[in-house]
Amino acid sequence: MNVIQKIEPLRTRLKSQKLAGETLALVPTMGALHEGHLALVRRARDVADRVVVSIFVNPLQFGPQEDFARYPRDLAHDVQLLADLGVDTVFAPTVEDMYPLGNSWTRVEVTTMSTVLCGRTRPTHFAGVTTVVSKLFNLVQPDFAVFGEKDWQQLSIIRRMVADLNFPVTIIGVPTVREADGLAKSSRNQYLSPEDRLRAPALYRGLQQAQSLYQAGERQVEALIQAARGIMEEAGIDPEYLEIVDPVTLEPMPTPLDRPARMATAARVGGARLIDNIGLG
Ligand SMILES: Nc1ncnc2c1ncn2[C@@H]1O[C@H](COP(=O)(O)OP(=O)(O)OP(=O)(O)O)[C@@H](O)[C@H]1O
Ligand SMILES: CC(C)(CO)[C@@H](O)C(=O)[O-]
Ligand code: BAL
Repeated sequence: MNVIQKIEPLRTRLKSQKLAGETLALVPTMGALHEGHLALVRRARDVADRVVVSIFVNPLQFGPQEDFARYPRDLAHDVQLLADLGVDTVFAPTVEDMYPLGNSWTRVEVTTMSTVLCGRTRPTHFAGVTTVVSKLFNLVQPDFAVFGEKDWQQLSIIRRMVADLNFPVTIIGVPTVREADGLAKSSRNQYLSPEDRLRAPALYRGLQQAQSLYQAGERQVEALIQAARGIMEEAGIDPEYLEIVDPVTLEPMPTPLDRPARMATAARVGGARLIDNIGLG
């Protein structure tokens, strides 16, 4: 496995693989890898001949008061995990490699979908994500790119960007990998105190409660939201948002629900801001 920091050697290596007719899958990450990321890598390995994993904590997607500085970083450990999984290339650039001095901060933004849900409290976040993912697509030129459903809004926005800008890449979504008690695996779970770690699974329990009601026939949006909120509030969690949206456009769903939808939430639990979502129908 090659670990590459600089753009030119990355391009040289991938070009020779492309010339040999090999297909390539990209798994973009911010490192501090866990089983969620590894599920994406396994999926990438299943669909393509070669797998590139990028590890880059992208400053452009963090707000000024957010956790860029303290975001967990452990490249040596990440590299070891990926070597065991048969990854070909790890691309781990520095901030200066990706955003060199003199650049004009050119941005890629999927406008409407970036201002809803998480976009309300993270107004510059998704433009940061779509800009860096566009750069990674241009650098790696993958046939496939794999993202987690845990970040449902991110996945939907990237699908929209690829369609709108005609990127020649197939986007693959992978279901959320969870802890035994249901909490979605996330690098930011490290920020939870032992007490908060015990409360955090209520986020998913709330979503599951709404899903059970849906499966029993409930179609009123407000009833489904109240059911989920009740479970979260019992655990002392006050969600930043809890909404039922169209799974593709992220627009609010009319009540009663007449087609499949996604329930999405974000909440601050102690020192961590957690997100989760579930399918309805
Ligand atoms: N539990 C999970 N199951 C499936 N995919 C996941 C999971 N956690 C993260 N991913 C996916 O891994 C990719 C990289 O995510 P990232 O490096 O931000 O990890 P993270 O654990 O989500 O970290 P964060 O704490 O920043 O949310 C994204 O496509 C994300 O959706
Ligand atoms: C897609 C991504 C790697 C872009 O920085 C990031 O938003 C993430 O880890 O989900
Ligand atoms: N996986 C989401 C990246 C972020 O919150 O910045």
